[in-house]
Amino acid sequence: MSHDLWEQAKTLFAGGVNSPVRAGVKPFPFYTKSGKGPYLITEDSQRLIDYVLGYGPLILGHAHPKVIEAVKEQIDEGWLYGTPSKTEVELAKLIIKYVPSAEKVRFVNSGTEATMTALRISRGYTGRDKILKFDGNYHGAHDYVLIDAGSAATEFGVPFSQGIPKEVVSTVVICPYNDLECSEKALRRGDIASVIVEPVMGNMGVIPPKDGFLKGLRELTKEHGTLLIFDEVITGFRLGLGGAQSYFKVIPDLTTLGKIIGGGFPIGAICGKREVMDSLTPSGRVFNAGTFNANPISMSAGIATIRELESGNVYVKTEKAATELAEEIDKAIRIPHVVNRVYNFFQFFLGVDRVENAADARKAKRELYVRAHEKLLKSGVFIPPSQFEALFTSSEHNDDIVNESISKFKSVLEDLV
Ligand SMILES: Cc1ncc(COP(=O)(O)O)c(C=O)c1O
Ligand SMILES: N[C@H](C=O)CCC(=O)O
Repeated sequence: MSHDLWEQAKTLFAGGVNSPVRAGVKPFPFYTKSGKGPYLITEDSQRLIDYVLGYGPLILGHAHPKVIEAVKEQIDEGWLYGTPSKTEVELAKLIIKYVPSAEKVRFVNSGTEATMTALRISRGYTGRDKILKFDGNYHGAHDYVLIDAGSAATEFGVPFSQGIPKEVVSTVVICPYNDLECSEKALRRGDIASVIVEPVMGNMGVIPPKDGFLKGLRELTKEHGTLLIFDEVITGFRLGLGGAQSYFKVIPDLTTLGKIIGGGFPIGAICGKREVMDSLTPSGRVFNAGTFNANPISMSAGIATIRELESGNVYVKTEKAATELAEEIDKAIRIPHVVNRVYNFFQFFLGVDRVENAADARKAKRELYVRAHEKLLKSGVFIPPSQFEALFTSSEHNDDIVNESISKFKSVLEDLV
């Protein structure tokens, strides 16, 4: 039972968990026994409709047969070679085919490693030390980006983590999201190696870029010899095969990917212009390496996932599900609120009337959100336990699942005061 496991976990792990957001489920986290399609099945035999989907990777839902088949086939052939394998060539070709900025790729094992490496490439390539990031954007859990970070860093009150050397802090410039004026002022100094941005902020809830924000960043970075990095760990292959850069028609110099490209197995990738990517060892002098880089299991799961996405049906289904849910949630809530949706992911904010940046998101009534989360969980729907995460849909969220969810959302949200 979940309660027994939680009692043991508290003695084994800091805060009882291995990634802090998971401790947000109250009074204690449920433990998952299995996942199938749109559902999680808990150790207490509760069946939950899942809108967390592993925090985004599972766009095909849990345990998709095509991914199972690909991974099983690969396991039979061995799973770690310490040499290149054809799976990495195939997945890189798919990424280069669909992601407009991608001419070369380096596979790593998490979004964190991807952004850490992309920032290092930008410093090596430009010979500059500073980077610009945006308040509330979350780029993983390494030193350069745990300053004004969203996601669990904000949820647990440490947007600025302890343990970051002040020398590192002095190289990070922060601007509000959607604020081009601040970015322009910072870039004018001519000492910024790269601007890293979530093209849709998905780690303070969901916050879309304002019209012209991404294009403005593209123009400013070009003008000032700064690289533009799109962190597409969430949006890559979610907003369509070409991710946010195709969706918004703005092409960065470097892109970081993760989540969906590994089909739910650990992965990260940096891709971008040939000349910039060639800064990496062994062709260049910016170091990156990894025992598990391009491991054949993650590669195979990623290939199987992208192959499923190629027909476009998954995008039609996920957008329909997210649109219907977001619209019905919007209608059901009777207090001031905002529902921010971009294509197939969204979040709702209570007690506020606009959310355009992290400061706006922090004003939302989080205690009401948490109450909604708890009541939904009791009724069989799992949404993120934190205001500062996103609800995702998968191809398994069909009309029946969406309609069942809507009636549950309605009965919870209509009563919130
Ligand atoms: C936009 C973004 N970048 C980077 C990361 C870090 O990825 P990972 O958790 O795989 O290290 C995440 C999520 O965690 C993310 O949402
Ligand atoms: N917001 C994070 C990534 O997108 C959630 C994952 C985690 O913190 O465990």
